[in-house]
Amino acid sequence: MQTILSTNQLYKRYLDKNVISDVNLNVQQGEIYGFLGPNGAGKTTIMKMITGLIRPTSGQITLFNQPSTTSSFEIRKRIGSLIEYPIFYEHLSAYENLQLHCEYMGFYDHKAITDALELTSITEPRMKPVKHFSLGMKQRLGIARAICTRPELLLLDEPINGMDPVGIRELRELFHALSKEHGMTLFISSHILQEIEHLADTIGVIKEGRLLKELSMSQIHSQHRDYIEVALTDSKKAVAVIERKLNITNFKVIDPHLIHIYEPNVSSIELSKCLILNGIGIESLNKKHVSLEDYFLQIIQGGAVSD
Ligand SMILES: Nc1ncnc2c1ncn2[C@@H]1O[C@H](COP(=O)(O)OP(=O)(O)OP(=O)(O)O)[C@@H](O)[C@H]1O
Repeated sequence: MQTILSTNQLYKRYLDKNVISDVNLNVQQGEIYGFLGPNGAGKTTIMKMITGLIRPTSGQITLFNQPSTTSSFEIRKRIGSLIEYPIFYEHLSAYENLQLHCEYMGFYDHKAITDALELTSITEPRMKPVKHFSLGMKQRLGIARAICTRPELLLLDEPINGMDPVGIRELRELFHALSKEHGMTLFISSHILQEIEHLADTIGVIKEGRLLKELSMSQIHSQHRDYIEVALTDSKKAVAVIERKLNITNFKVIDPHLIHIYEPNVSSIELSKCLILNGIGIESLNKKHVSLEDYFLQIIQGGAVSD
């Protein structure tokens, strides 16, 4: 896969504070990249730097294998974005707003505009002035504007904000279609994991301006696995039994009286029987489930998450 967007040691400083520090992120062509972080983490600031709305204090942004600067207009034409709240000419219709945008971007194609309106389900009120649109409709129109120039890379800043559950489902389907059917690369920010966990191929986690983790969904699924927690009299003695008698290799000694067993398909009954028969007292044995949410909370709160 080809990297379509990357940042190298990216910093943004306001007054005496770095709001973005040493961010190195990598987005592959055709993927949906979920950019996850709590409010104020720096998501919008990074997206503004990528789209050239603001300048980095230092560091490089590479787009389509070319260094990007605020004046890289040809590169920007290959990007669509919806950052913060979309602003429109309120007295103009949805179609007219998109038409103006296409003219400004140097890309005019009536079919692309009608396709974008259709994809975002803005069909009926197409000729109505935008001032009569609901918040959710304006959000969808913002997405239509971002895709009507048929960009290769689409950056969406919290696009699900303000949408009702039906609208959220429709948007998810749209993002999926844009990625899988239209071959666009999507970079979507959110502060809510559930909004992007079923959508993203890769997730980047940002907190206080720093990228804490960047990993694919398959890596995430292999890391936040279920395990058996065994509280026992002697971990050291138990290790010998677990390894030699039960042939289990995937486990972790947490402390002298606690072991986590990650190996799948281990029978709790077999495990306890074998430990007891070998003279190890068991205080408790529990199956633990780690949700994706717990996993991300651990990352964001700085808990121990192994690579
Ligand atoms: N123009 C500015 N001047 C000073 N500080 C700023 C400016 N813009 C953003 N910040 C600060 O930078 C930090 C990151 O803000 P940013 O809006 O990028 O976060 P975010 O992750 O997008 O948050 P949210 O989800 O709330 O939109 C915040 O502490 C914010 O107050």
